[in-house]
Amino acid sequence: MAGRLLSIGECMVELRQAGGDLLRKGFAGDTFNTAYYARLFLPADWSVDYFTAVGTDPISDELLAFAEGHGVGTGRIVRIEGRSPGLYMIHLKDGERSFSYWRSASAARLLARDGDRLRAAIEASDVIAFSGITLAILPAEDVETLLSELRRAKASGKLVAFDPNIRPRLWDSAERMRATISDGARAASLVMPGFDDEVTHFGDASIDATIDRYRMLGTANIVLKDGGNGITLAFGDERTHVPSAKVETIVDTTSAGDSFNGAFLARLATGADPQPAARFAAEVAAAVIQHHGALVPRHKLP
Ligand SMILES: O=C(O)C(=O)C[C@H](O)[C@H](O)CO
Repeated sequence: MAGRLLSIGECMVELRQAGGDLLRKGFAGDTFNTAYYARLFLPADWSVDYFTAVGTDPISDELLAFAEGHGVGTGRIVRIEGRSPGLYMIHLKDGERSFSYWRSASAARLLARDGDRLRAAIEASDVIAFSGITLAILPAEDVETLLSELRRAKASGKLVAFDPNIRPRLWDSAERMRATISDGARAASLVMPGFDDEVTHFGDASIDATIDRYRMLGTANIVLKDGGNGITLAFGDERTHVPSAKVETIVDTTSAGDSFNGAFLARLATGADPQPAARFAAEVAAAVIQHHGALVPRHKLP
């Protein structure tokens, strides 16, 4: 059955090392990466749209062309005169990535300013994805605009998927970060956290503790990603474990969680059970981390 997926957040210009002093330019951002991978694995009768704000400058034009070139719709994207996309650089150390950001005045920070536009995009969609980064970049009043629309979507039975994707540097206080991430989970019907982050920032003592905490917030379904240790699925009353897929050499972990999310949502939205969907998504994520950058071409994936 045909459907529409909407992913909401920030896509940035991505810079990564290309040998010597050279940097290679790309475009990426957690929710954009999720849209990219969802598009790769959804059937053609599904549409995938990205919701963000960009500027009216040439790099914003390039960003839109890049998204369209990968089948990600840009018709809902807001354009804001005088702003530009944010920028980030990937640093690699033994395959593990860290990021530098130049994004504090990015256009995407204004993505939820126009509540009517946001509502129209959400109402037109069946599956909506957002993340803790989406929430982190918004002014407080716009967080509420976004979350109230997502709560409406959840109440109407849509699949609202939230990856907490915790980035402490994007928040001015740890307390506000935890409170807003929890509000994000309340607005979602599916939460897809990374266990490491949850231990570090919420102090969870075990997988069960993380699942119980999100359950208490009213999230029916949880997909807890724990890197090489696999995935725990909590759907309804059932908790099951799916092993991670085999990886020869980790090259760059950027987008491991995002690619998992995109592939998982693509399968779940088209009727797969959570277990096979997670098994497939784990294979995709395993392939992604054996290549550089956030967006790995289709022919290098399962
Ligand atoms: O930090 C962000 O906002 C990013 O989205 C950067 C990366 O693309 C993303 O986090 C990879 O998971």
